[in-house]
Order: sequence, then C-alpha cells, then structure tokens
Amino acid sequence: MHIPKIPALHTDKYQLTMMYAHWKNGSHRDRKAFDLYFRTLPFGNGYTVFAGLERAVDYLENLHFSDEEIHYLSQQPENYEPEFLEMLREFRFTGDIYGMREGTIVFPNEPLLRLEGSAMEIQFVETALLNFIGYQTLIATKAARIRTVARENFLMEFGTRRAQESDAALWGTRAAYLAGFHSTSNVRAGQLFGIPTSGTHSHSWVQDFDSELEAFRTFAHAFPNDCILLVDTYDTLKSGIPHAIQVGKELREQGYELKGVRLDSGDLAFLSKAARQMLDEAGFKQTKIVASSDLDEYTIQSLKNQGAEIDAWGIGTKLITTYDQPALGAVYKLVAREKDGEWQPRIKISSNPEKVTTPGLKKVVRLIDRQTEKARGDLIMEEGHSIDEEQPLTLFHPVHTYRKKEVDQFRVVELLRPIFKDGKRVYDLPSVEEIRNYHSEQRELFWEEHTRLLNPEEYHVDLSGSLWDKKQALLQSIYRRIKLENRPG
Ligand SMILES: Nc1ncnc2c1ncn2[C@@H]1O[C@H](COP(=O)(O)OP(=O)(O)OP(=O)(O)O)[C@@H](O)[C@H]1O
Ligand SMILES: O=P(O)(O)OC[C@H]1O[C@H](OP(=O)(O)OP(=O)(O)O)[C@H](O)[C@@H]1O
Ligand SMILES: O=C(O)c1cccnc1
Repeated sequence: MHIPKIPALHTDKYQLTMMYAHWKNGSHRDRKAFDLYFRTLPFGNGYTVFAGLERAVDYLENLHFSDEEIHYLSQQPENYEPEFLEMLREFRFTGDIYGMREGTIVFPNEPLLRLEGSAMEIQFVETALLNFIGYQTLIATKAARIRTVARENFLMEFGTRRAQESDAALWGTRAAYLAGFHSTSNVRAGQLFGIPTSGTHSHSWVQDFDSELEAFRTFAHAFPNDCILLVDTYDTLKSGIPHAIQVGKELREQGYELKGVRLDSGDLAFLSKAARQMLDEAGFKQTKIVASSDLDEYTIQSLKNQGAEIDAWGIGTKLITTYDQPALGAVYKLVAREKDGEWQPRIKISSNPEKVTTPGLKKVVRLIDRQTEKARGDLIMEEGHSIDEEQPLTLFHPVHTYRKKEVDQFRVVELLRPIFKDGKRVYDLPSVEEIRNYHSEQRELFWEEHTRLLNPEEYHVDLSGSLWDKKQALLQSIYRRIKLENRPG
C-alpha cells in the first residue's frame, strides 16, 4: 500500500516563524500541551463522528524536512540561520499524543487529540492535523446523517469527480465508509483501504450506441452477473425500463439475473414507483432500483416520505463537498506549558464564554448507564483524576451551570487513548472495517433523541467540578493581573 507522504512544508508559514523565534530564544525544547477540538456541531446535527486519525498518524510518523524543502527555506527572505536549517534536518516528531479512536461519536469542546511535546514540534503540526481531522470528521458526520435516513438501504459513495481534489476524494470516501456507507466508486480507495467498490455505467455508454437496447445488451454481455443499467438517458418509463426488462429476460435465459436499474433524473419518487411496478409485473422482483442525482439526507428523507421504491443510493457532490457546511472549524489551543518540571495550565479568554479555553491536561470519559447501556453524558476532567462508579454524580453545564443532571449506576469509559509516546506510535491502527464496526457500536450507545436529524437533544458534555473550579480560579487571577497592570501610576 503506497500513499504519498505529506511534506513537512504542508503547514502555515507562522508555524515555521514561531519555531524559528523559539529557536532564537532558546525555548524550542520547552514542553507544551495542546488540545485539538471543535466548538460547534455541524449541519445542526447532535454529534460528530471522529475521523482522520490514521492520516494524522501517518503524517507524524513520517514528519521530516527533505533536502529540497530545506533548500527552499534557505532561499527565503527570512534568512533563517544555517544552524537552524541544519537542526531541521534532524527534526522528527518526538512528543506524546492521546487521541480518540476513529469512529467515536464526539461532541464540542472534547479534546479529540491531546498533544504534549517540545514547543518546536507541537506548534508546528497544528495546521496539518486540523486539515486532516477537520475535513474527515465533517465528511464522516455527513455520511452518518445520510446513513440515519437511508436506514437499511445500500449507500454508494460517488463523489470523486466532484471532490475538492484527489486527497479529498480518497480520504473523504474512507470517512464516508467508516460512518456507514457500503461502497465507493473510487477504485484507489478500494485498493488502499479495502473498501468495497461498486458502480453502474454512464449516460455516454448509452449515447454511444445506435440504440439503448444495444447499449444495454453489450453491457450485460460484459457483466452478466453484476449488471445495473442506467435507464434515464432517453425516456425512463417508455424506453429505459422496457429495454432493461428485455435485457433482463435475455440474461435470465443465460442463467443470470438483472441486478438493478439506476435512475439519475426526473421525479425519483414517481419514476421509482412506476419502475418497480413494471419490473415486478415482468417478473423482476429481485431487480434493485438505484437512485442518484444530487442526493443528500433531505432528499432521501423526502423520497422515503413519498413512498419511493429505492433500494440503493449513489451519493456524490453533497456528501464529498459537505455542501451545506464546508468546514468544521476545529481548533488547536495551548492548554499548558511546563515550567520547572511542572505543568502550568494556560487559558485563552474570549468575550464569548463558549470560546474560553479549558486549561490543563485533560481526559474525556463517557458515562454509560449500566441498565440501558446508553450514554448518559461525557465528562472532561483533569488527567490523573478518576470517578467513583459506585457514587452518584452531578453533572452541570460548564457555561449554564444551573443546568444539572444526576447520574448513578454508570460505568466509565475513557475516550482518549495513548497514540504516541516519545514520538513512537504505541497504538495499533485498526482496519477501516474494524473502525466501521466500532462506529456502529458507538451509534448503539446513543438514544435517538441525540441522533435524530432535526433539532436533536443536546447531549451532556460537562466539566468535572474540580476542573471547572480551576478554570474559574485561573480566569480570576488573570482578571486581577490585568486590573493591577492598568492601575494608574
Ligand atoms: N420526488 C422528489 N422529491 C424531492 N426531490 C426530488 C424528487 N425527485 C428528484 N428530486 C431531487 O430534485 C433535484 C432535481 O434536480 P434537477 O433539477 O437538476 O433535475 P434532474 O431531474 O436531475 O435533471 P437533469 O439531470 O436532466 O438535469 C435532485 O436533487 C433530485 O435528487
Ligand atoms: O449527483 P451526485 O450526487 O453528485 O452523484 C454523482 C453524479 O455523477 C454522475 O453524473 P454525471 O453527469 O457526472 O455523469 P453521467 O453522465 O455518468 O451521469 C452520476 O450520474 C451522478 O448523477
Ligand atoms: O457507478 C456509477 O454509477 C457512478 C459513479 C460515479 C459517479 N456517478 C455514477
């Protein structure tokens, strides 16, 4: 399996600039901790599906500056000192990372990755990590929404031609698959990740023959076992379906069954019902109806409400470009720095309380009800602290603190796992199939109230009491300092 490595210069210039400034200052080896998280749920959804870890791991394991990259930097007007450039030759990721498993259902403000390492490396990797994780998490979440409405139907990812370039197509289809899609049209994704590939044929195939019937026959001859015919090139009900039925009969004489027909335009509810009736009446009850044409969770839901007879959905543009929300807005924030061998919490203040960062090294735990096996809430707490599963616990909203909830009879699941220790990977990367299965177990943990598409109930993600207290104390100390600094005279 060969996926091109991500060059070190796949970053924002300011990462390099800060790296250099730290080096000049002699502080480049000081340790810092960062959290990677997002603040707002996309698509009005009640949760997101974490994806992008494998790509992030691949990046970090292979991170180094090539000779060409160092040469390029040496030519830049910044005039980086030669010793700095020499040091870059030895640069590797040597930090520690804790991360969520791909496929985990995650919520705003939960650290998806917690990173600890030297100032030089840990700041530097921000851009690439946000790039991979933001995009893949967004696609996986969109795919999960589509999965919710499609229920048991077969979902084919068709987006490569509409994706924002090739990496987006490749990693986007992987994200869609882990969140519940069944196949992809992207053959490279099949080769690299083992995702099942599937497809039909295009309109040009039909246009290229003197008749639609001849086009169908020729295709069926090549793929008698796996024949899905696109029936809307000329007239779906007057030409496409009758010709498909005729070819279906010919296939049957040879001992094969027509697998399906695809509708790609027109009123998909009306056409699918009419096509189903015609196929059934001709004795082709097993032949599936596939639909495509700018579909997303809303059109699929509407078509289902109209009683459309569609068994499988081909989905491109609106999934792969996350048409209704193009970015997750994930962020990467400094939460602690090491001083004299101790971690000191750091905070970023904002006039918007939702944007004030939560300081310190943290972990995320999920409280699972022992009776129902459903998730009751998540808690962000200080690393090293634990929860007594035998005692009831009061959760409270970190901003609207009057919103409280008592939980008892729960078990605790830690969501962040060690991924890197001293730059060495300590986590076995699961296959995409394993991630997909894990994701479907995750779905089972949540009540429908949180997973419905429209106006889902907010899931509790709270801070532990002691973390909340520490955050308030840090805020107060900063306000006191600012007041002192501003005292006249
Ligand atoms: N019964 C239906 N209810 C709701 N939406 C539908 C229904 N049938 C089709 N759609 C959606 O309506 C849109 C129709 O797209 P568009 O106007 O481009 O026409 P089209 O039928 O695809 O024709 P063409 O591909 O020839 O341009 C698509 O997003 C499709 O998924
Ligand atoms: O609609 P999307 O969700 O983006 O799904 C992908 C679209 O790509 C193809 O159309 P295109 O016109 O590119 O080629 P075709 O001639 O094979 O239909 C296919 O027929 C779908 O309509
Ligand atoms: O196989 C198909 O039908 C297909 C694949 C990609 C895009 N549109 C259709």
